[in-house]
Amino acid sequence: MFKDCWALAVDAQEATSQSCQVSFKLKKKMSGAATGCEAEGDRVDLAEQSLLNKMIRRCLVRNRNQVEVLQADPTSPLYSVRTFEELRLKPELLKGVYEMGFNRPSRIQENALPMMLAQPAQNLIAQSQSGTGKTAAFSLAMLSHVNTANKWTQCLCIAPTYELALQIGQVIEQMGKFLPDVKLAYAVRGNRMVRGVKLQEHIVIGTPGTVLDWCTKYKLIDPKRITMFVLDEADVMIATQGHRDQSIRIQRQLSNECQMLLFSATFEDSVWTFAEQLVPDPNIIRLKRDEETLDTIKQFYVLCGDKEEKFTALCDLYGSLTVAQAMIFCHTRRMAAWLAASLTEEGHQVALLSGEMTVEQRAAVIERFRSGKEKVLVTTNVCSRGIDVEQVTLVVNFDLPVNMDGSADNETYLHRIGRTGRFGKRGFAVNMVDSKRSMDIINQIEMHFNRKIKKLDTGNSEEMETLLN
Ligand SMILES: Nc1ncnc2c1ncn2[C@@H]1O[C@H](COP(=O)(O)OP(=O)(O)OP(=O)(O)O)[C@@H](O)[C@H]1O
Repeated sequence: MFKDCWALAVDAQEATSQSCQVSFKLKKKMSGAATGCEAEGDRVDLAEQSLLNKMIRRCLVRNRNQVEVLQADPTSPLYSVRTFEELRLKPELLKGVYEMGFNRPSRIQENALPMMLAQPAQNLIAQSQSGTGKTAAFSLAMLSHVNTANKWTQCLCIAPTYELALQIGQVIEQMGKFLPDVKLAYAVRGNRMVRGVKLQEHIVIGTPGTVLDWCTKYKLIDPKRITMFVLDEADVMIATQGHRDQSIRIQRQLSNECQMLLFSATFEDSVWTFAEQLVPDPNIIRLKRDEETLDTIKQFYVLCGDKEEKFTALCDLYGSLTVAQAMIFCHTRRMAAWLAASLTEEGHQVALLSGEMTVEQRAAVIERFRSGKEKVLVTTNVCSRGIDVEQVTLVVNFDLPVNMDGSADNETYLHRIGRTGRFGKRGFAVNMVDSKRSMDIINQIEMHFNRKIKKLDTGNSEEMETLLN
């Protein structure tokens, strides 16, 4: 049954992937921070992923974990708030917060907001997963901080890309709806200003390169008059070429009294080193992400010879399971396109998501899938994270997730199959094994998570019946 064709197939696909390269060029260019770990497969661009998550998110990501707080001065009292009223905000700002439908502070906001609004000012490094309310928190802090009587820039916020900067601006505009005197400017590419004329906008949001130009070359902002500096998405920032140095150069021009706030969704050592360079004497707030659990997911593997056999197995599987919706993961765009076309020919309603699409196109595909317009979503790694579709009962790894060195990519496996079995429901994960190498990967995954992955014979309907129900 085994033919060691997996690696050859990927090589062959990539060698003939001219069409993919053309569409790469067509794609709207974003200053991206690709992880680079999917050299042969579809690339995950951190900034795009973050933007996509924001676009498809409908509400706050609730987190059950305790917030961990490390204070710069451990003897000072630690405040946390349960309501927005306790923060004594300007009434117009409070009105804006409530208009956004925020009834009470999120987990991270409970501790972060009092710290950000404290007098004298305190520095903060905050880490919590995407969607837990960081942007809303620092937007509120900036709006609260501004003194509209002063006609100069007081708050400076930097984000990794133009699109992410605009997203932050939208939150500020929405939250500051009842504060018409607070003015906002975007330091992003294409926004041309008159050299040497100081801005009167109180808040400037932008990307590091343009912000640096506005401070140094064009002298539109006096960095010494900035009293609140926010750096968002530090993890994405340092993965983007040049942004680390530019951020540090901006920070060096600020006064010692300026309040520094840094946010990140993840906190590897590299982010930590960067954060410490930028934020002196920080308070630190961390919220661990809720662990994805495999407990509600039944895991299987199916032995196949080649992609056609995998396809047949998939169709058999789909025929014998009552599947609400399914997500199928492929390694390359080319494989995903082939599979989507083959499934469509078989009469399935299929959505295809892959890296050559713009973020807007991807968001639209995910919305359609969520609303049930298509029952099957075929995708590459570009969307293995962040999508919550309650009705997904089956996840298929048409190609197994692998690292550059060919070993099992356990983290991606967890994220992929974590798309099913959510919200307390039962889910199935099926892995297609087409080589000795992919069997090794299954064994590695089994060992890593200490969970049995059972063999499934999709040709045996009786066995399938017993195992799957
Ligand atoms: N206190 C709150 N109550 C209800 N909803 C909230 C609250 N704070 C934020 N939200 C909403 O939750 C979602 C996520 O918030 P936000 O964008 O601030 O999170 P984030 O941690 O900055 O995410 P990311 O890292 O992706 O930027 C948004 O839709 C936002 O409007």
